[in-house]
Amino acid sequence: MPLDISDETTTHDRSDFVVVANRLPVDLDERPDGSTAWRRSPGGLVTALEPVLRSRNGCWVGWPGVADREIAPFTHDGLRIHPVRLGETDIEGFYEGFSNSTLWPLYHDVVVKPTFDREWWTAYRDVNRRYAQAAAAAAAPGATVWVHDYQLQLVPRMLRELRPDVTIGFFLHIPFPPVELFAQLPWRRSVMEGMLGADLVGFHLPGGAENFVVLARRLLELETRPVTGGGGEIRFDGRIVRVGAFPISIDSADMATRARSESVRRRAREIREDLGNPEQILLGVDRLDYTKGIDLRLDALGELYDEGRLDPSRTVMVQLATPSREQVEQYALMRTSIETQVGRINGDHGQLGRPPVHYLYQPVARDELIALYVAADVMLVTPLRDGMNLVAKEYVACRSEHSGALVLSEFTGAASELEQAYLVNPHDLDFVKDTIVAALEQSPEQRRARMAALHAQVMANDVHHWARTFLDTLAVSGHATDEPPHEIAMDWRLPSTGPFSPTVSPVLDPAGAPSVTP
Ligand SMILES: O=P(O)(O)OC[C@H]1O[C@H](O[C@H]2O[C@H](CO)[C@@H](O)[C@H](O)[C@H]2O)[C@H](O)[C@@H](O)[C@@H]1O
Ligand SMILES: Nc1ccn([C@@H]2O[C@H](COP(=O)(O)OP(=O)(O)O)[C@@H](O)[C@H]2O)c(=O)n1
Repeated sequence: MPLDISDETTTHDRSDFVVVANRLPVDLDERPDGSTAWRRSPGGLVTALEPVLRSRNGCWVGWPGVADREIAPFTHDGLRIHPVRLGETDIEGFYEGFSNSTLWPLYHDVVVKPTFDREWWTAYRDVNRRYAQAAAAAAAPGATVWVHDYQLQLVPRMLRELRPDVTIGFFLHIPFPPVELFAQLPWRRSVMEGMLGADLVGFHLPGGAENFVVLARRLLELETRPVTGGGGEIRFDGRIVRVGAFPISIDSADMATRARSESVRRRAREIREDLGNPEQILLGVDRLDYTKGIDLRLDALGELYDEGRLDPSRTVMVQLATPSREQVEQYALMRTSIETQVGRINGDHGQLGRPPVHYLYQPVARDELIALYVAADVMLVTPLRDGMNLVAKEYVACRSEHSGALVLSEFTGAASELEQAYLVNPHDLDFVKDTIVAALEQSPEQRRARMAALHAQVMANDVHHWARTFLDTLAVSGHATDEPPHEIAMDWRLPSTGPFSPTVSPVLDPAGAPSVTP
């Protein structure tokens, strides 16, 4: 039933622009002495959306990262925040369960086996409803509400029922899987219908958008049509839902400016000294997640030291691992396995006070992270599957002088744009090893040429461009079906030649059409 928005108690502090995401941009840090403080939340979604929200003066609806805290709306560092309360059982069923033990592995190519649990599904549905209610309460009449990511796929439809007056965008930050994988989900129809509550459904890459349109046609038997330049339109529930690809990015200019600052440069020099002035520094920066391929890059490094192809006294590695989803079993197992690998490499190849792998399992301050990007000669980004991977773009943005090299997995969204990186198949260990050596040994001219092209790409395609293209498209989406669907050229479509955009499967399409593209 639509919410009565004339209600006195719900009309205060409403916004014309509302971001809804599982997490707030800040987590509540509850310290052992009982004091609390807000600190930056982990992950690329927050990195990307924080500058967008800041520039558009909207509000952010999300979870403060701790259980059972009823927190009234407040302003933090200039951002308007509407916390959503989650209890312990919500966190177990909705966040650790359905979001991160069902959807996350299913959408990331079943790198680990997804669990299909009916109670988790119920929790997911209930918590999605709570987010929809919070968004409905935060949105001004006629507002634009932008819902984010796999944790909240049911929110668009629920929100539309509550607030038919608002314009709703949905963006998925992780890969959208091919038909064969998505079809495993017992609640696949409800999830599709939930997302179709939006006026515009966005993905990082065209492959994800195409998978979604194929599913709408195949699974829900909806009428679909391609849109000139990429993406498509789906007729659903008396409306036209627009679908497209919008590769996310970072605040590139801000990153480049911070990286050029004297304090960051000085810190980068100190880091090199602290590491014993090695000739070359390799760097990995990830949430500790089994999708990120941290184990694979350590395998490659270990073998390169074992074989004498790298000298541990001259080439060292720094691996930052941000703690993530620690209550989920697979994450705990991955941590143990990575720490065993680090211990093995350091045991075999270290000297007193000189371990070849410097491993930190802790959050790191932003300027310290940027100083590490500046210090690193080669950045290793080797996920098995990753929606985008903003770390790769951040490293590139920090290389205004066009030094450094990026080794990048073909299975990241970023690989579709960063074609001048050293692209690798992370499953091909020998190729990863050869590529690391090639990146270390490249001539300064090769290094400069590749990095110049990468840097230009990242500087020209920043997060503000991403937000603008999505929101501009949203503004012309969402028309009723009695209006004739109009052809709009979407010039933001990526070339289809990107290394490995999410797989598009032709197999299940009854009409025999391989995708929505004519
Ligand atoms: O909130 P968490 O469970 O701690 O996880 C952190 C975030 O991880 C995921 O990030 C994704 O978004 C990035 C930006 O689009 C993208 O570059 C990356 O490839 C994705 O994995 C997740 O999608 C977010 O919802 C989480 O907040
Ligand atoms: N110690 C760290 C490590 C990463 N990060 C940030 O976390 C984000 C990771 O985003 P991403 O897109 O590469 O991957 P996800 O963690 O979102 O899957 C980047 O913006 C990093 O700068 C951080 O702030 N501090």
